[in-house]
Amino acid sequence: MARTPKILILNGPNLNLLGTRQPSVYGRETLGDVERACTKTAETLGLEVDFRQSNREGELVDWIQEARDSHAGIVINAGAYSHTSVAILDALLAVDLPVIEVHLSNLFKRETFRHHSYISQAAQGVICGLGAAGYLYALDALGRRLSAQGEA
Ligand SMILES: O=C(O)[C@]1(O)C[C@H](CCCOc2ccccc2)[C@@H](O)[C@H](O)C1
Repeated sequence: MARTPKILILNGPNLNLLGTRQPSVYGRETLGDVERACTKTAETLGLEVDFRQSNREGELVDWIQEARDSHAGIVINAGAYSHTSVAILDALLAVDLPVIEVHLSNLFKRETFRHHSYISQAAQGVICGLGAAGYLYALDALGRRLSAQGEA
């Protein structure tokens, strides 16, 4: 029996504060709400989710490296590290898994320093400005890709 493909969903710094501050920018859903929605959507797609958050760049790098042999794809909202971290980019490039980058806010309506993401160079696609739904669209995109490859 083929195992259910597992998708690693990574959240970077301060996303643990989601729903508590800046609702006009990031919405009112908590990270727990996002996780529950991802789990529910993954079930309909024949996927499992492994949903994590860290404020530490090195922990995110470790999790990406460890996913190489255990996960079928990565959805990542690296938070502010999106705009600074070559280390996370290098880890994503090294594991050779399909990656979808997600941002809750529309980066291009915000400060210019948010308009560039290092992560995008490792991503098949980037979803931003659609709030928590962006995570669900990312799961759908990975599910479609894995189905096309006969892996889901
Ligand atoms: O729009 C996104 O998802 C971001 O990745 C969120 C990051 C910020 C995550 C912090 O989220 C908070 C949520 C509530 C209260 C404070 C921060 C920001 O640095 C990126 O430029 C865009």
